[in-house]
Amino acid sequence: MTVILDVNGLAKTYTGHGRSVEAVRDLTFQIRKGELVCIVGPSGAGKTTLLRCISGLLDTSGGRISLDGTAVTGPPAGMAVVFQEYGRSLFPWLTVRQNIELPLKEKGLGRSERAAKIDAALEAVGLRDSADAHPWQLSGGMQQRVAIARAVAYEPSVLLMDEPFAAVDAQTRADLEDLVRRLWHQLGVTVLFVTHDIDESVYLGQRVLVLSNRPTVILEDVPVDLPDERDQLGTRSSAAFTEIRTHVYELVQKAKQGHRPGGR
Ligand SMILES: Nc1ncnc2c1ncn2[C@@H]1O[C@H](COP(=O)(O)OP(=O)(O)OP(=O)(O)O)[C@@H](O)[C@H]1O
Repeated sequence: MTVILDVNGLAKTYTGHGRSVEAVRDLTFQIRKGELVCIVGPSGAGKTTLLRCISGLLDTSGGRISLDGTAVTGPPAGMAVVFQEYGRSLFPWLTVRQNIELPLKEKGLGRSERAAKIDAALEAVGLRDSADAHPWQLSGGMQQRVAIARAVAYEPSVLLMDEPFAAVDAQTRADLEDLVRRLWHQLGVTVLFVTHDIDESVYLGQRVLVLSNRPTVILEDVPVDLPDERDQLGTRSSAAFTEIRTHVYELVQKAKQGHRPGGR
């Protein structure tokens, strides 16, 4: 399968105010077209830094990132990002429909094409009846579904998600996880999903990249050999799931204790 996202020797050191923080060191991995890959790691490991570099929002200090063969030097056209803070990512003065429409306008799509994509995205996330509401009239989980609809309507080649469900309740979170898997199946989009929740990473992903503590490198690339059909009760209570989650849990514990691969 074609590599769509190539991160090679990525490094990022923050400098300023008389101090320097080496957040990411020599990070290398590839994501193939249509994959769903999760990233977990200890708090402060550099997960958000990594995603901000990939999305072109942050300058790197070394290495190369390319999307579809083109070097990322600023926000790439084919990428969409869903952040944790749905409240801050939607414009409160615009309706749900207008929020989803904005990036489609920037993409230069005509009115009828925009309308069709908005309707399909709202249908996919189950929010057809809320098209004309404003974000602040919706629950947190619904607002995050709007953010997801906006991202998928844009039809990105890669969808980045940075702890998107950290601020919603457990039941909504489970529903949103299933929504991501369903959309991923339906749309064939490539997804890179960052979470601090080990169970979530195993439930969602085809692979889990476990990060070391700072300065970040990949500790292990863990394949998730679970059936493609997943459900919250059956999958999570299966022996195979438990085995993988235990392995990832132990890796994250090792990462916290400062374990690094090959002395890097
Ligand atoms: N703007 C900045 N200036 C200086 N240091 C920063 C900046 N942003 C992040 N850092 C540092 O870089 C390291 C990685 O931060 P980052 O937010 O990427 O980690 P994270 O894995 O996303 O953390 P968490 O899981 O807690 O959200 C931390 O030590 C953090 O203090």
